[in-house]
Amino acid sequence: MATGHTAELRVLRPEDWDKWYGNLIRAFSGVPEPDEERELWDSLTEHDRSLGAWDGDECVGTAGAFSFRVTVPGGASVPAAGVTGVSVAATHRRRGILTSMMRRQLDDVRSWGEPLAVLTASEPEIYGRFGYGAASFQLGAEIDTGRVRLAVPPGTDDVRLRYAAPADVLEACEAVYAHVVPRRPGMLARRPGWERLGLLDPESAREGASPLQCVVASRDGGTTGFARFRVRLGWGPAGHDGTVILKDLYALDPATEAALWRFLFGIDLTTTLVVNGRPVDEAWQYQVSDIRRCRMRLRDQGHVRLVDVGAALQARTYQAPVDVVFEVEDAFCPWNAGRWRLSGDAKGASCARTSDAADLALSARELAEAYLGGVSLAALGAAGRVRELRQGALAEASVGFASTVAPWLPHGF
Ligand SMILES: CC(=O)SCCNC(=O)CCNC(=O)[C@H](O)C(C)(C)COP(=O)(O)OP(=O)(O)OC[C@H]1O[C@@H](n2cnc3c(N)ncnc32)[C@H](O)[C@@H]1OP(=O)(O)O
Repeated sequence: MATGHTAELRVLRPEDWDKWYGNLIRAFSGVPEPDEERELWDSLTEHDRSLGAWDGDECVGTAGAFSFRVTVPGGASVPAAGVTGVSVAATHRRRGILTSMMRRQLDDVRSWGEPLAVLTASEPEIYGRFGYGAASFQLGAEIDTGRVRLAVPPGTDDVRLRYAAPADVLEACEAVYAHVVPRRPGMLARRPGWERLGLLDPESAREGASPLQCVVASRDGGTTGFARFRVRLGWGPAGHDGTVILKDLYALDPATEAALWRFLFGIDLTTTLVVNGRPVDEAWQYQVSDIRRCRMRLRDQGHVRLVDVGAALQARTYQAPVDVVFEVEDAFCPWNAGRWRLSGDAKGASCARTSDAADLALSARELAEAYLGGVSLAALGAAGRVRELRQGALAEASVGFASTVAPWLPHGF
C-alpha cells in the first residue's frame, strides 16, 4: 500500500462541485460526459449527502448518497441511501481513501435513520468488503427477431399502440412507472427531477442509431405502458438487417406487455432486438419460439447493504411464516453484529435482539443478498456461506425470504 499524507474528508460544498465531478469523470477515463448528462447530474446531486476527499485544494475522492426509497418484498417503500459517484484519483489509489469514505458514509446513513444502502457497482469486487451483496440481477438478450416468434396472451389485440415524442408523454409514462414500483422489490420511487433520466438522449449514446423513439400503449382510453427505444438500420448479404435497441419498457398488465414486445419484435427492416437490464423473470422469455436464439445473459445489478439489520428485516414481509434466530457477523458495521430473532409472515414482521440460541449463522452480506427475495438462503448455505445450527431453519428461512416477483433495479445512478 502506498503511504504519504492522508486526504481530508468533508461534505461537498456546492461551489466545489466542478472539481468533485472532475475527479469522478477522470476516474472513469476522463472522457467528458455530454452536456445534457453533466447538467442532469449537477441538478440531482444532493450536496449535503456527498463527500469529497481533498489533498490540499485538489479533489482526490468522491462519494454521494441519494435519498431514495426502495420497494421491499411485501410492497413497502423503505428509505435507502443510493450510493453513487464513487471515485478515487489514480494518483491516490490503494491507500485507504475509499475505505475512509465508506466508513463515514455508512455512519452517516445510519445517523439519517435509513436502514438500507443500494448501489450499482462498476466492479462487484469493490463492495463486498463493506457488507454489500448483489441482491438483484438483470437479463440481457440479443434476440434474432428474424426467426424467433412470440406467442402472446389473450387480450393483446385490444391494446392500442401509438408513436409519441418522448417528452410529450413523459407525465403519462411516469404514472405507469409509479404504478409498477410497488410491485417489484428493488425498484426505486422517483424523486422530483429523476424523470429526466428517461429522456436522456445524447448523440454520443446513439452509435449510429436513431434518436429515442417512444410508443405508448393504451386500453380503454388509459395509458397502460410504454417502450422507449432506438433503431439502427443495417444491410447484410440477405438485405436489410437492422437492430432495435430497447432503452426501457414498463407495462401495467400482461396484455400491454405482450403488445409492446410484439411491436418491438416486428419493426420492419430489423432482424435483431437488443435488450439490457431487464427483470430476470420477464414474461417474453416464456413466450418465444426459440429461447436459444435470444442469446440471453445474466448480470448483477442492485447491490444492497443492510445498514440497520433489525429495521431492514422488519420492514419487509415473508411469503411463509418464519421464526428464526440469526447470528450475524458484521465487521464493518459492528452495531449489527449479534443475535436477532426474526418472526414474520405475509402480513408483517418483527425483528429484535435476543439471547436465544442461534438457528442460522451468516454475515450481513449474505442477509443483504437474500434480502430482496431474489437470492436463496439455501443456495448461499450450499455455497458454505450460511451455517445451519438448527435443522430445518435454513429451509424455513429460504421459503419465507423468497419473492414471487424477481427483484429488479431498472437503471443505474
Ligand atoms: C457506486 C459507484 O459509484 S461504483 C464506481 C466505483 N468507482 C470506480 O470504479 C472508478 C475507478 N476506481 C476508483 O476510483 C478506485 O480504484 C476505487 C474507488 C474503486 C478504490 O479506491 P481506493 O481508495 O483505491 O480503495 P482503498 O484503498 O480504500 O481499498 C480498500 C480495499 O479494497 C480493495 N480494492 C479497491 N478497489 C478495488 C477494485 N477495483 N477491485 C478489487 N479490490 C479493490 C483494495 O485492494 C483494498 O484492499 P485491502 O484492504 O485488502 O488492502
